[in-house]
Amino acid sequence: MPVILAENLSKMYPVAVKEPGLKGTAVHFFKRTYRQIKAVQNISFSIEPGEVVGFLGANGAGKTTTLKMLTGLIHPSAGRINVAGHVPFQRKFAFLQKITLVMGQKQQLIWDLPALDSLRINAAVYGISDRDFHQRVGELTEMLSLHDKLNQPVRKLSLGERMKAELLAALVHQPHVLFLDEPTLGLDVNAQVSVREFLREYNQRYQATVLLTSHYMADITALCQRVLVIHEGQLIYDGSLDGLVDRFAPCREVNVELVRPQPAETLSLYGDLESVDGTIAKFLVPQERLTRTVAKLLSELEVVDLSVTEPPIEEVIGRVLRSGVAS
Ligand SMILES: Nc1ncnc2c1ncn2[C@@H]1O[C@H](COP(=O)(O)OP(=O)(O)OP(=O)(O)O)[C@@H](O)[C@H]1O
Repeated sequence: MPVILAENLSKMYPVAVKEPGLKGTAVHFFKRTYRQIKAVQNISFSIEPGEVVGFLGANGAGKTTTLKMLTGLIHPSAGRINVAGHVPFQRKFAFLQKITLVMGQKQQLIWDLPALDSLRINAAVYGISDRDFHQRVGELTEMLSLHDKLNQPVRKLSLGERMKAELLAALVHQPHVLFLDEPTLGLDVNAQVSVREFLREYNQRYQATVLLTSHYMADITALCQRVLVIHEGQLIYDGSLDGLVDRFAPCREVNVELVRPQPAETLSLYGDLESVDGTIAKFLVPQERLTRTVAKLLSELEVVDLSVTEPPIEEVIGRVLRSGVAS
């Protein structure tokens, strides 16, 4: 049974339209007109317990709006949502105990206090006993390598340490469903890796379900087997990362090193010739013709070396996000 279910979910934001100038301001004051921004349009998906799903989309595609609807911060304009057996917008305590939302660009820890004080506030809000609090904070501190850091004022922590402390604060009530909006935003490579490793371990240890947005593809490739891609409010892909490459990048790159150089016209007979540099040629070959093309190259030309590469996932996703090419 899915732990996150969204059916025909939409969100429109009314935005007041104002003409420029004094006259526009006066008209706007007495008679407001609105236009509707379709931030999310009729999207449906379901996520099973324990899945880690990447939620991808360009700036303004509708990711944060969707996460806000799934966590009950805003009401959908249309559609149905069920998360962990609850309707999010009702914001029942039993629902809030099961979920967490971490936004990389927002912080919940109090700047001038040690993180531990903020954690104690969270424990009181969620009604966590002293015993559970110490046990959970101890375990998470260990997993996040945050020893000694929780007693320092938050403002004295590095960005990476602060993000880890934010995660700790968001997880102290042991939620089953994690909504993570850019959890590695602005972190250096090492801090990104340790947050990623922590999330992987947390998912495995507690079978938590994770829906994660990130502009760092390494987060997605390291953590998610499945991705949802949203473009201009519409869901254009729901499936595996490998499937995304197959669907949106149907060609493979074939690199050949020949014994002696060949004219470009001869090489073009084997596929789309991307480049030739002396004895080294690069072709783009549709996947369905790959085996035949490689066999032909090996039998008809004198080949020193041949390799086939998939386009990098970052490149494929970048292309999908820019163009929103649907299947
Ligand atoms: N409160 C709001 N009022 C009006 N329009 C909004 C509001 N919040 C978001 N939008 C608009 O809705 C669309 C989707 O925004 P959203 O923040 O969900 O995108 P996003 O995919 O999270 O983008 P980013 O990666 O830049 O955070 C955008 O066009 C945005 O300008």
